[in-house]
Amino acid sequence: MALFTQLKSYQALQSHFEEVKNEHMRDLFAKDADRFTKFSAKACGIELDYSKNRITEKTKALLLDLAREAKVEEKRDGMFTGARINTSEDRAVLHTALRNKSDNEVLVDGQDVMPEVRATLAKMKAFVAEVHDGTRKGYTGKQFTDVLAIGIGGSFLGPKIMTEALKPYKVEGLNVHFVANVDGAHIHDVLAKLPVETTLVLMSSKSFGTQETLKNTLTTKEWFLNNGGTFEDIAKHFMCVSSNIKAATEFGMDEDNIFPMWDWVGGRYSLWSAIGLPIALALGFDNFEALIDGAYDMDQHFLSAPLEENVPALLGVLGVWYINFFGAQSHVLLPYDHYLRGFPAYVQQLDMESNGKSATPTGDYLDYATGPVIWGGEGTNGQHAFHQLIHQGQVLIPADFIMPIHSQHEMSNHHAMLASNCFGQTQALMQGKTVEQVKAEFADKGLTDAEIEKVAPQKVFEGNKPSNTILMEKLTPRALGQLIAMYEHKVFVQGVIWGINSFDQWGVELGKVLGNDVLAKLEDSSIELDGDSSTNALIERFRNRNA
Ligand SMILES: O=P(O)(O)OC[C@H]1O[C@](O)(CO)[C@@H](O)[C@@H]1O
Repeated sequence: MALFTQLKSYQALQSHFEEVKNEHMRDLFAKDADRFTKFSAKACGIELDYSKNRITEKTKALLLDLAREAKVEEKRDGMFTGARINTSEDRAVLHTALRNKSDNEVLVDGQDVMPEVRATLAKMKAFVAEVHDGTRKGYTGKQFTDVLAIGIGGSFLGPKIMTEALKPYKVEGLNVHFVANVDGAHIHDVLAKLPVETTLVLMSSKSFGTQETLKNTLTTKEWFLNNGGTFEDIAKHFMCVSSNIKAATEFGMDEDNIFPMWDWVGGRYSLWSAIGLPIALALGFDNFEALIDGAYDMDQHFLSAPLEENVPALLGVLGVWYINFFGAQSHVLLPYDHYLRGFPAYVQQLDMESNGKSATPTGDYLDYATGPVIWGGEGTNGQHAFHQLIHQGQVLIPADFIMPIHSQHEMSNHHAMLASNCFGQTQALMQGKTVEQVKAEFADKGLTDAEIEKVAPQKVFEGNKPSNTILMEKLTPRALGQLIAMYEHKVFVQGVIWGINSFDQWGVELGKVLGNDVLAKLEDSSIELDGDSSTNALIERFRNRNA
């Protein structure tokens, strides 16, 4: 497969870029009253306005040529049908099977995975019901009041952020707490407020080998045993989700208390599996199912909509346009919704762990940029903090504004004010403010020419800053499922165009190995310090911390 920069459509885009790079969106809007209609699309409940991008109809056509030449459609179909597209780990990539609502089989090595998926969902449903109705009790016979969910990365961010995003749907009487970091401060603070007798511990680790998760689980087990629980009671309180059943049982998990997952589900794509149990416990199984239904809606759109109207594909190619032609290095997510405040961190892992790559699966090093830095925060808070740089800084930062049309809580005109800020920001970023406008304003105020010359450049907004506006009716579980799957597929489209494997994460391994080596040296002063002078000095400093 040719590298992305060797594709014919890439060359065509490069010449086109030279033609249009200085076009201002202000002029594009002025020239074409239909610009919004031409550059907006709908996918199930999601509405995308991508008219405030630095594109013309020709740009869009060329970008979609690129997607076609990179075989986005064929590879998409391959992913949904179980092709082993995670080549470095020789695995299929089937998070979409977890939300498959059709009767179609999904085959991996000739074996339909759907019966296992459905059986696990049924086991989850029964488990959630038993916890909620009190059939499943703690060791003293009391109903569970709290769940401690332990996991990290993909086994944490999805459950935590989606539970937070859907807070208005929370079931009464059961509080779900999350711990990820190996920093003892976190587990310390959480355990301090939990009642041993009525706390259910749910450990999530696909590999069952992640240092942080194992340590936090062991610490919780000690806390349980030191505060009234006995070894015999552990089976009543400790559950886990893992694809490594052997390691889980060796660790002491009761086999009945293990919820399976599979090697064809990547960690950052796993919230639809039993990894989503904390969501189902916090919000009820029906709401968890609605989340899955939403993802299925988006899967169907991604599979069937022509690329011209395909929301994940459009978002994907727009990202490529800015990263590889305009040189953008980051992409900001701006949810105008307090409950979605954690969403940028979720997409950060999804995108950066997937597309932060520098070689192709066939061993070629890339000579072009891939995944951007994903960051962001809730609006309007960011407007009073980092938006300054997006408006007037020297770097181009494409933005996604995410806004539910209806609030969870209609309180006087709060929501209209929120929406006005969201839409107003996209407008300001697009149109900017010219030096002539600034000068005219100052002249009206009676400033001298010399004063105006000095101040005007500081008040100019160049504008022409691209943004997508992503709307949904309301932040329901189903709408959230659609939104998450939209970003999953956007990341997929970009990975295909860049010719990389979006489903492995070898870049996290070296740090783990060296971290283990350092831990041994921190805990045993007799081990020789044979590393670089900086790392040696840091270890020495820690070894001597009580001296
Ligand atoms: O679920 P596990 O196996 O504990 O892994 C946790 C996370 O660690 C990572 O492998 C990165 O270190 C993620 O991809 C994964 O979601």
